[in-house]
Amino acid sequence: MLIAVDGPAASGKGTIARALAKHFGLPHMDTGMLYRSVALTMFRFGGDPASEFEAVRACEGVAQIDPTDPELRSEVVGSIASRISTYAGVRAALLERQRNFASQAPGAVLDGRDIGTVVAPNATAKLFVTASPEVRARRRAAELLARGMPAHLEDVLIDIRARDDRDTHRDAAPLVQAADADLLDTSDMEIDEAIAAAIELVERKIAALA
Ligand SMILES: Nc1ncnc2c1ncn2[C@@H]1O[C@H](COP(=O)(O)OP(=O)(O)O)[C@@H](O)[C@H]1O
Ligand SMILES: Nc1ccn([C@@H]2O[C@H](COP(=O)(O)OP(=O)(O)O)[C@@H](O)[C@H]2O)c(=O)n1
Repeated sequence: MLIAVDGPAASGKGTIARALAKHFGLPHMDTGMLYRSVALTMFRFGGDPASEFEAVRACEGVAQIDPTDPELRSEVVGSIASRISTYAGVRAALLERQRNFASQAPGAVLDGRDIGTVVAPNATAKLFVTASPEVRARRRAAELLARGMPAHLEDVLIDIRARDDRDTHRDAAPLVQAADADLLDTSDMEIDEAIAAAIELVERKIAALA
């Protein structure tokens, strides 16, 4: 069983994808971490995010990045990730790793921006998780503060809007709800409610396919 979870920044897609993976006993891949790993490689070694050539070269360093490195979650790295993810060459360089993960038995849960549309268009169930920009900014600011990183709500909201704009308007695999994805707006939901709603949507999809 393959579950695709897509959505904009801080919508809760990672939280939901992890909970689905636990519930259904499947491995989980946070594909945003791949783009963040490329961004961190460039940040550390001085790559220019304006250069597609340098960004594609940085994709070779992804395996060297420690996935628990707290800097991966910083806003500066997220912002570089959002820029370099617009390059078709970068997306192509990271595609095989994601497809390999998606094709393992007995299945997997992947979250990102283009899982249901590009990485795994044949997924068993697809969720498009969203929330208003203001709610997402509050969540991201709280998350950063809890991690001991500086965060000003207005700046985080500006960054979220800029990221939404880049993610939805880029030519290469833009963020868009797949035609066969279920929409889950978590703006007015607590985490537990959002997870329960996601599990119900996936179970309904499985029942419809049986
Ligand atoms: N429904 C929710 N209500 C409140 N906070 C949430 C909810 N879903 C996620 N969060 C919190 O918001 C932050 C971002 O969630 P995350 O799952 O990492 O989002 P994404 O993967 O879409 O960027 C985390 O701190 C998470 O605990
Ligand atoms: N499948 C994916 C995952 C992330 N990304 C990009 O990588 C950046 C970081 O992704 P992320 O999921 O870690 O970001 P957040 O949603 O957690 O802020 C995003 O701004 C996207 O532009 C992408 O283009 N495609």
